[in-house]
Amino acid sequence: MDGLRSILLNHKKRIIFLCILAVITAVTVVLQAYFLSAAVDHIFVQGQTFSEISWMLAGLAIILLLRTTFTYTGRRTGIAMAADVKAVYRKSLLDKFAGESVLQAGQGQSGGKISILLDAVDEMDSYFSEYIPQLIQASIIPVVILTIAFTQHIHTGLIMIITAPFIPLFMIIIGMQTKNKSEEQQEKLTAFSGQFLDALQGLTTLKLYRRSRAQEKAMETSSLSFRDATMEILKIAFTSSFMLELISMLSIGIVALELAIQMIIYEQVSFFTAFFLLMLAPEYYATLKELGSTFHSGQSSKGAAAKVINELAEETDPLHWGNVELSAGAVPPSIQLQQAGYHYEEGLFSLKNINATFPPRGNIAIVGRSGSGKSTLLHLIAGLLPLREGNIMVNDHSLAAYSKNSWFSQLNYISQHPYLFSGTIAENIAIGSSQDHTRGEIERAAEQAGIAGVINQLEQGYDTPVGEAGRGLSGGEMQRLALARAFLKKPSIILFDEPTTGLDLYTERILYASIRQLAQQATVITVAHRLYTIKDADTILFLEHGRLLAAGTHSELLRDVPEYREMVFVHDGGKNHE
Ligand SMILES: Nc1ncnc2c1ncn2[C@@H]1O[C@H](COP(=O)(O)OP(=O)(O)OP(=O)(O)O)[C@@H](O)[C@H]1O
Repeated sequence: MDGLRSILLNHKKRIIFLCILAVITAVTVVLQAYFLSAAVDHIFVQGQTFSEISWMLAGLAIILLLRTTFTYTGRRTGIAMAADVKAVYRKSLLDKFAGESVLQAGQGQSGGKISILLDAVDEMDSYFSEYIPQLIQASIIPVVILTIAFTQHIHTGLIMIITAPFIPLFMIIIGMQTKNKSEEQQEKLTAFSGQFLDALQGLTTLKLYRRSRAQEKAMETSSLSFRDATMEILKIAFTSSFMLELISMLSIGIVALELAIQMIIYEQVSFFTAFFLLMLAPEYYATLKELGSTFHSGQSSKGAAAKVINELAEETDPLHWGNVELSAGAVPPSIQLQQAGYHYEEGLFSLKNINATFPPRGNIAIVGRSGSGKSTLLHLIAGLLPLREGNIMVNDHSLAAYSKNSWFSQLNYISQHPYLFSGTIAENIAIGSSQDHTRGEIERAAEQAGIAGVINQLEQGYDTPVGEAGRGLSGGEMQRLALARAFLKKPSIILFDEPTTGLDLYTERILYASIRQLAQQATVITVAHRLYTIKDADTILFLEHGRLLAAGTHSELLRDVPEYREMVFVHDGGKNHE
């Protein structure tokens, strides 16, 4: 069973409702044709006056009203079904993207993911809002009309039954082609979106490396290829509607010709019957023809649905969480790494056998050469990467036993490049905390993080739009803004990836002082690059090629570990620190 059909099973009630509506609509179609042909027959053939047939006209008006209402209700039901399906799939995709580890989140093109989340899910709409309601109508209305036609005049019934299969047959041939083409078009749109977003994000780099022309060319090729795929689909769409129109017009013509011959030459059919059947014939073909058109968009939807379902089915390495609540006590939790290990790809870099204890309110520095695994270890402690070996104990439970929300509500992770969300500075500071905060509290946090002075100089102060909505901030300012988030949130664990890039002495001092202040209430684990931070730590974990080479205070490591001595020596331009 394909993905879309299995989704339909979750909407059984709506499907049954659509079936009932189709039966009622079929009855209104027949009654409408009956009242109209009876009225024409009574006026023009039997010579009655309008007042004599007023009941027929009233009946016709009521039927028309009912038919419109049922058609509208059917459409609404289809649209509601499509909206529900889209909401479910958007949520599943968002949950999948949100549940991914930092490793998976960084894989694949962001633009491609956005395109699946927005465009492909939207494209699924027409299958539920148009195709399915029309398929139900086309399975019921033509059968009712055909039955009436057979009871009235057997030849008309036969013509209808013989000509009808041409429409679905043609529809299936075209539909097959559309599905493949539509999948191709979706692929191209995803590729194009991805390339576009990559180019936007890396515009400065592209310019610096004089790659903008080459990138422009690649985007042009990608966009043209998407255009060609779209044109192919349109070509099929136009040809198919032309052919469907032609088949139904020819079929109605044959019905009309046969009725005219029977009525005028053989005088076997009354005017009323001929007119009644002639009213029903276009309804019969129109329902099938409509199905043909919606079949086309239904197939496009299938192409998009395949993309969404494939994305959801893609193997992930999820982060596991449990139900234990980590309560925000007065004392931060103690953290223990027990033989912790991780590898990105089999056979390449691995972090192995890391044993360490981080006591509450401890100030821990992780140091090591570039590529030794410092950030990887920080991501593991943060719960952003799944542990492959060993355990991370937080108080009495393993990290994976805690609920995701309670863990992250206690944690603040200040990365090297904190992200500025589109919004005001005040909103960006408050984003880390789940509670509502007054402007006073936000300003106090900004002061503690040493960024209040910068904000107060801005024309709009705390209401200055930043991120995609406005101006940017320097690296040091962003770090201080991230610290303000921490001061406001008051977490019990702070993970800090110290900037490797040179900060001015003033900013460096502020960062240092802020972290010390935060450390009075929280356990602070810092990936340290500065001697200042390293010397100040209670414990230093010294990593080398993914192994914990040594742990201790600065003076202990200087005394006992030659590799550490060498690193500090190189770091500080050859000065002696003993
Ligand atoms: N997403 C990834 N996929 C595969 N390998 C990765 C990935 N991220 C990091 N690595 C590899 O893992 C190793 C450790 O990387 P990590 O970022 O933890 O080092 P680090 O000590 O923090 O380095 P730096 O000080 O330069 O930031 C490196 O060899 C790196 O190439």
